[in-house]
Amino acid sequence: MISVQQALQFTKNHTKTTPKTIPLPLSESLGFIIAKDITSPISMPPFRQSAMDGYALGSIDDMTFKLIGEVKAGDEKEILLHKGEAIRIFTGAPVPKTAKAVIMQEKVTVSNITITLQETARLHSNIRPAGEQIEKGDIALSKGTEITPAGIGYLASLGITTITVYQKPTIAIIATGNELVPPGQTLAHGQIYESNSVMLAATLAKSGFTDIVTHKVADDYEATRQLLDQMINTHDVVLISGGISVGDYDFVGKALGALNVKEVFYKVKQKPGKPLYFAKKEDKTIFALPGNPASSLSCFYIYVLPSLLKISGYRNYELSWRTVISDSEYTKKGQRAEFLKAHMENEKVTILDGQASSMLRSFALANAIVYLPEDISKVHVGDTVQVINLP
Ligand SMILES: Nc1nc2c(c(=O)[nH]1)N[C@H]1C(S)=C(S)[C@@H](COP(=O)(O)OP(=O)(O)OC[C@H]3O[C@@H](n4cnc5c(N)ncnc54)[C@H](O)[C@@H]3O)O[C@H]1N2
Ligand code: MOO
Repeated sequence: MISVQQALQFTKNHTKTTPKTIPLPLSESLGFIIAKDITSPISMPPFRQSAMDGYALGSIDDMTFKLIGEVKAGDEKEILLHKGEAIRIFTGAPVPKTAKAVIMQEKVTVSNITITLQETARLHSNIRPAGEQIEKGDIALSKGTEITPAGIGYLASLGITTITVYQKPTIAIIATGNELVPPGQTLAHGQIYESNSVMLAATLAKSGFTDIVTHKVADDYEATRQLLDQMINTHDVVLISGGISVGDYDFVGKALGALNVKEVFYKVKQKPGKPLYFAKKEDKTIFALPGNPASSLSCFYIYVLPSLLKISGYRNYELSWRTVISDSEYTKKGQRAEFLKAHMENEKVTILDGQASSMLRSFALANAIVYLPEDISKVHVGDTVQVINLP
């Protein structure tokens, strides 16, 4: 059995960023990673622009000016300004080439067609030079940058409509187990509702992975092998829930072995999620997540999500640990490292009741996971602990 640190390292080392890139409409690119430097097709601003509502001045060594016209945002006209002349101008309007400064209207007294400044104007004040933000042909955003809402706004301001991004992986979720029935049906004795697939699909969607199919398979070796074969051939990532432990009806490991996948690791010294299995088949990635619901979700956050982010081109795909103060006591029972459902508030973390790997109630209330390494057996109120925030 390997340690959590080894499992994280193996997962990272065996995950590569996809070579597949696609053009995407800018409006659909939120959360994708830029795969090719984006150069700006224009200078921004494209022209000398007024930053204030006020007056553009033909000189800066005068205090009184004659008003000779007006330019508002969107106007194309170019007015020639001489010494002692000014025009009315508005925020965003093109500043005449001959203007030396713009003064805001609050600093001016107006009388008919004459304005008097209350203070002297500084050269080029309140004028945004053309290309102040970016020059035409310069790199607007470079390869590896995540597209944020601000990024979409910025690229749209440059007139860009399509960008090249890394393709997000296609993902198959497979829930295994004879006992599982879809919510909505009546349970017979011995049956439970299948909840892992909708849970995994929801957390995937929340992190921007939407190209997902979901299948269910009974505890049957041949059916499991066939479905896994088909899903590995048709998807970039396969997430299996359940059937990976040592029971007589746990067929996932055996089926994957028969499909010649390359096992990277099986079993991690952690709770929950001990029987986690990670494998590769060429460029395909396979995680078999332990079926206990909290084990599946915990392994998803700790191992699967960073791997999916790395595949998708994210630079900062690794877990971001923080050290915070615990306001709970907790005693670890075994030797394994533990991931505990927790709630962070005001920079303090509460370890929630109900940590069993079969329970989701605490997870449903959690916004963080506390990590207790193998060598820590007790947490006291006021101790510092390592935490990740849930996405
Ligand atoms: N003899 C041993 N038994 C077990 C060991 C062990 O080391 N030796 N490990 C235990 C641990 S730890 C875990 S975790 C589980 C993992 O088992 P599997 O991955 O094979 O999962 P299943 O047996 O299929 O299911 C476990 C549990 O979770 C429920 N389940 C499964 N799938 C779903 C689903 N899609 N939705 C809701 N609930 C699901 C299932 O009914 C079981 O109750 O093995 C221990 N056993
Ligand atoms: O690894 Mo299991 O999740 O302890 O129940």
